[in-house]
Amino acid sequence: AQPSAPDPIPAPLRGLEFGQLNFLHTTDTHGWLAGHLQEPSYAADWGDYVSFATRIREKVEARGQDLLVIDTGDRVEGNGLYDSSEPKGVYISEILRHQPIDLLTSGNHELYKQNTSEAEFFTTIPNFRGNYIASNIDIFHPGTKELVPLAPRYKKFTTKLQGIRITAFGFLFDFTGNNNRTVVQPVEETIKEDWFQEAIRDKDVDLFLVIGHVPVKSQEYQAIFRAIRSLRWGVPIQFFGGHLHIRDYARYDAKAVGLASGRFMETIGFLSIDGLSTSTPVFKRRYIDNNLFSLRHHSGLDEDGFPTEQGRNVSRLIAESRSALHLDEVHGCAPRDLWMSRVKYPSNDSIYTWLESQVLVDSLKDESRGDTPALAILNTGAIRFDIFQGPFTQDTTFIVSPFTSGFRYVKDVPYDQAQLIVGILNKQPQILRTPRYSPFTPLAPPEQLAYSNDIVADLTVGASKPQQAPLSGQEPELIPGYTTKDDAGTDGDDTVHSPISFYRVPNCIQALVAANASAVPETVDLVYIDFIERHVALAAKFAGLDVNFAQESEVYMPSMTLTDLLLDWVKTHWKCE
Ligand SMILES: Nc1ccn([C@@H]2O[C@H](COP(=O)(O)O)[C@@H](O)[C@H]2O)c(=O)n1
Repeated sequence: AQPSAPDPIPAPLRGLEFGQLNFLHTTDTHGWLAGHLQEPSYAADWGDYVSFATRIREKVEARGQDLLVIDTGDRVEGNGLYDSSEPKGVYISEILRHQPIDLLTSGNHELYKQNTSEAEFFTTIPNFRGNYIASNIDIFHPGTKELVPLAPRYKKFTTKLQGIRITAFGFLFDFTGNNNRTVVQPVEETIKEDWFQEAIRDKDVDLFLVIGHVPVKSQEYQAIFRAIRSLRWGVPIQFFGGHLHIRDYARYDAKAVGLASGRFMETIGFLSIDGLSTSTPVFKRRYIDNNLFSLRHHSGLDEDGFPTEQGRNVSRLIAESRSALHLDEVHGCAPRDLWMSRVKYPSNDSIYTWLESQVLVDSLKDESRGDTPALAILNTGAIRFDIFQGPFTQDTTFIVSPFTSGFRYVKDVPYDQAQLIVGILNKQPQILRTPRYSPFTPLAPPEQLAYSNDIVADLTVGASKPQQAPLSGQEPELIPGYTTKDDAGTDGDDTVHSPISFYRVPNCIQALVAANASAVPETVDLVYIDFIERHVALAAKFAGLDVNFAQESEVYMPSMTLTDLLLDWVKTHWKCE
């Protein structure tokens, strides 16, 4: 772990049940390779994961079993270690490559920007040569300008010890927000292609392995499941997915399951399969909290025995990278916790209420517009993480707001029509739900798509005894954390926690920024974060506004991003005592 990481807190644990074939899975790590430096439950780093994978490999191989390490994308954007370097990602790609990953694929974040997808093509794919698969992504080769597969479409291989014959695919969900130097083919079209049809007709296969940046409960994975199962009714299919930032497990039939392993290096997913060639293979899953108490426990090793030399070196490399990027530099001190979804919106402790009522109101102002009032609209997905009471560092800045989006505006919009826009963005299900092939990216944080209702934690559970027998032999008081419910029940998390509430938030929030806050303006500058221009333009049409956004919008506060705006506000208002 990193030198400043908090010590893990002992908690009741459920063990790993190894099988003939075992997997470790990460997804949506978004640059959090240093771990969570303000949360003991998730404070292990990528170096610890390198040690852990080695120790688990030693353990299973000693039994004659196999281990595969999987990553399903969105490795980029979301943490100072990725976003604060110039160019972005140079430290991350060097750190990532020290983990031997057997199969990996791309997420949507690797494709938002041309330079990110080209870094993937020129750096990450060569770093993991032969293990990176991209079943439905093409890229215009930056040299030849030809459209070529981002990486091989699929991979057929046999496992090291048992020679299990595996055909693996690597998909991205039907993403439409990619840069125009890349092409994402909808999954439903890809699976009609000859290469895929031939691959699933191959009889010499013991397991189909579908890894992807795709929710495990999705139309895309259902389509792949149906395509394989319609031809190969007896062959087990193992899916690994992600994108919604949640822990999840899907059971498609008795021989096909899928695992999603959370987000931000909070979770290391574990899955085992036993009886692969029988009519009733047994699948076991575990969501491991990424901290040293859990990792050492599952390895069966103590503080001295657990780390490998390679793991220690990677932790050191992360520390050096963080230091080179000045990620511990303190810009201010947050007076209290501000939550994305743990509290109701609006409320005093909601990060969105804080943004609306303080940050935007105090700081959003384009000098060239004088005192013209502005109605500002922000999508809630632009904010990526909670703010904890205490130091607000260079790292926190990018953890909360990693994107490079700035602001645009349309002038002289009648206030009564401008006001309707947020309501439309928040109510219209066709915008909210992004049906298949819709050109619209969801606006809220991804985990909001996974739940349709608030989940209000029963706080009396925290004080009661855990239902599953703890394996650690102790019964310490439960600490708040994941209490996952999935297709296999409620015993998936390795750590027995007390629950945390989850509240729904709207797609967008808005703030009226005016010198005279009590007067109702006749017209306003309609200001919005540029990422949502297509959504705002459509909602404006519904609101009866006749505006051509491509021609009539302009940059608001030139060269100011949301990230800069937040940071300036913190520096001014949250002085450390
Ligand atoms: N420039 C961006 C990029 C993304 N978002 C928001 O993030 C959501 C996607 O997050 P995943 O980690 O699930 O891919 C997207 O739907 C937007 O809400 C953004 O605001 N700005």
